[in-house]
Amino acid sequence: MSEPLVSVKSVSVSLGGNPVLSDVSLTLTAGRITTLIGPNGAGKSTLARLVLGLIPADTGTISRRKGLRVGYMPQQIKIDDSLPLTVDRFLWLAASGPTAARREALQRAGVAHLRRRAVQRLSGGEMQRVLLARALLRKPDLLVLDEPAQGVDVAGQNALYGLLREVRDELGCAILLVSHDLHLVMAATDEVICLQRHVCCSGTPESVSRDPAYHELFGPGAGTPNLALYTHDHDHDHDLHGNAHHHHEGPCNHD
Ligand SMILES: Nc1ncnc2c1ncn2[C@@H]1O[C@H](COP(=O)(O)OP(=O)(O)OP(=O)(O)O)[C@@H](O)[C@H]1O
Repeated sequence: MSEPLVSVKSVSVSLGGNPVLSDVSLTLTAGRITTLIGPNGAGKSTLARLVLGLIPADTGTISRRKGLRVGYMPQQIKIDDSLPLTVDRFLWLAASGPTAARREALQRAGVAHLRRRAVQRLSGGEMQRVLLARALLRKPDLLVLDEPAQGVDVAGQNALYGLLREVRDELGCAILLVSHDLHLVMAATDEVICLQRHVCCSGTPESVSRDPAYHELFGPGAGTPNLALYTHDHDHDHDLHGNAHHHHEGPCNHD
């Protein structure tokens, strides 16, 4: 195992007087895709921001490898509609450097043809890829993506997650994904962390999808149909609703 890039240990965070994260631990390693899933308000973005060093922890420790380069794709980005802005200029504003670097990043994100287009005219899926190119420009050791597939159709989401796997394989970077839509994300993930203020369960997509705590958060049958696309073992039973039955270690504590 290589040295972790980021190690979060027993961290708690309160925002505006409310506990948002409680006793959360997480390790990010090069070449691995980790996905944070959980309902709205579960603290996913907060944990991502903590990993990025944008907010401090109240208790617990966070260590980052020295000289860690991070690329961040935020949940939303506001671009002034009144100013014409090409994709190339948009990327240059984030990281000035040679045109070739921007071309390469766009190419890797599969949108080299959009370099001279106005960002305001891009479709949702095109914009997400441009934002990915922008994050890649920094040649990150760690890529953090907050809801990267927002506003992207299912085919586009599949393509985006496929692209993330390619990026991980080519750059060998760690990827931290945030999502509340887990179906497609699961297929592109080495480790899933199911968050509801604290870590409810974590592990491979298969093990999490079988965990009662996961079903408690997402409802019966969550994740099952798409998981079947790449899961071959069947060492558990399903009931009529598609729920997996296996050893139960106790319900998720939501407080
Ligand atoms: N600056 C802040 N001040 C007070 N409360 C905040 C602040 N930022 C976030 N919160 C609260 O912290 C909780 C967690 O927010 P967070 O954005 O991390 O959740 P999330 O899991 O990413 O949710 P979503 O899926 O809706 O994006 C929410 O209840 C939110 O209202």
